[in-house]
Amino acid sequence: DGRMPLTPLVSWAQRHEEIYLRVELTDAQVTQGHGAKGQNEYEFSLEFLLPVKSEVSHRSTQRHVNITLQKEQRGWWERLTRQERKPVFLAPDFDRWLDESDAEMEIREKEEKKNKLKSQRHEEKGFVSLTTGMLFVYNLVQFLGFSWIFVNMTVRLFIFGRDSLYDTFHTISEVMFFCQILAAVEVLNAAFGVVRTGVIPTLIQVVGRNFILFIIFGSVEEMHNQPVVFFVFYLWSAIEIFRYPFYMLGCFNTEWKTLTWLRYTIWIPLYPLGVVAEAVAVIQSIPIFDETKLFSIPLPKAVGASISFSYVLHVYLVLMFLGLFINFRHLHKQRKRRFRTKKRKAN
Ligand SMILES: CCCCCCCCCCCCC[C@@H](O)CC(=O)SCCNC(=O)CCNC(=O)[C@H](O)C(C)(C)COP(=O)(O)OP(=O)(O)OC[C@H]1O[C@@H](n2cnc3c(N)ncnc32)[C@H](O)[C@@H]1OP(=O)(O)O
Repeated sequence: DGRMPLTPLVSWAQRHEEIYLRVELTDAQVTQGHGAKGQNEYEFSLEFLLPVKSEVSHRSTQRHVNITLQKEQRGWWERLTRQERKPVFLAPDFDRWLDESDAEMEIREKEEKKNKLKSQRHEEKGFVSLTTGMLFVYNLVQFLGFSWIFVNMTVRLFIFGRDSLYDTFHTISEVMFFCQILAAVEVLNAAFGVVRTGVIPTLIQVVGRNFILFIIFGSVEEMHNQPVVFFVFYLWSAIEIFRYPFYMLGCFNTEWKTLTWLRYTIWIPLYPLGVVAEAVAVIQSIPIFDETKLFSIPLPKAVGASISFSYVLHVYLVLMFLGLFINFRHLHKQRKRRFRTKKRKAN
């Protein structure tokens, strides 16, 4: 309409690396906007004191246009424009205004914040890697222990045949004691959320095995030479030589598909077989506990007798099959979760 463009009010502030300009225009559209003199075309030009980079970022709000420019060289400018006299449309932006020392303080604060955050992340990372490292060592020790048990039993079976079934306890029990005491760590891992698993299934597994190992086998000498010891130990170690290396790889976020498949599949026949072997051991030990009165609970003298530990064993037999049911369901869930996520990842 032939009208001359008007000059908007511009306020400015600086930091060591940036220049901020705030143009007082409401509802600005490119160069058009509603300024102090209403809807018009506005323009302004400034000759900066020192060079700035060509990339400019701007953001329009309902009341202003905010422009940010990057100084070519980091530093503090004594004024914005080349000419000493300040243009009339230019004023300091008091909302953002800082003098040089305040700006330096701001930088220092920002850096301190950044460093704090960095060291926090570092500490967290350090903690995670320490936990992973400890888990890895734990799994490695268990893997070595159970591999030794499995290989030793297999070699002895080949060399001595059926005879090897009768002295399993004497040759293997010490390493088995060590591995199974150490397995209590798994309950702690589950309880403190170190690994993604439930406490109950882990507790059932660890308490169940240690009951057989220390009470049924360990405390009854007559059980030491029973072939059932061979079957129980063989079944326990057969799963662990796959489970622990699977966890070891997991500590490095890697996997070997065959190993994953074995870890989540061979428990299907081994778990019920293991529970059956353990049940056989419990049943075999019942007459021995009755005879020796070991762990029997004494009753008051007036009643005269004592309650045989075999009653506890009868209850335990029921608990075993309850435990089998809970853990079978848990392992089935873990298997489905593992293979479902993998399939989804592959898609
Ligand atoms: C309350 C007390 C009551 C007592 C009652 C007694 C009842 C007695 C019942 C006794 C039955 C026991 C019979 C048993 O002794 C017989 C046998 O063992 S026979 C041999 C076959 N056995 C098996 O196959 C079982 C082996 N054991 C297990 O699988 C575990 O112990 C079990 C707790 C059962 C299941 O393991 P979990 O829940 O941990 O499943 P996942 O392997 O899928 O792991 C889940 C995620 O956690 C990560 N994880 C777990 N452990 C570790 C580790 N040590 N290091 C690193 N990472 C670990 C794993 O990678 C999974 O993570 P993600 O999902 O991210 O991959």
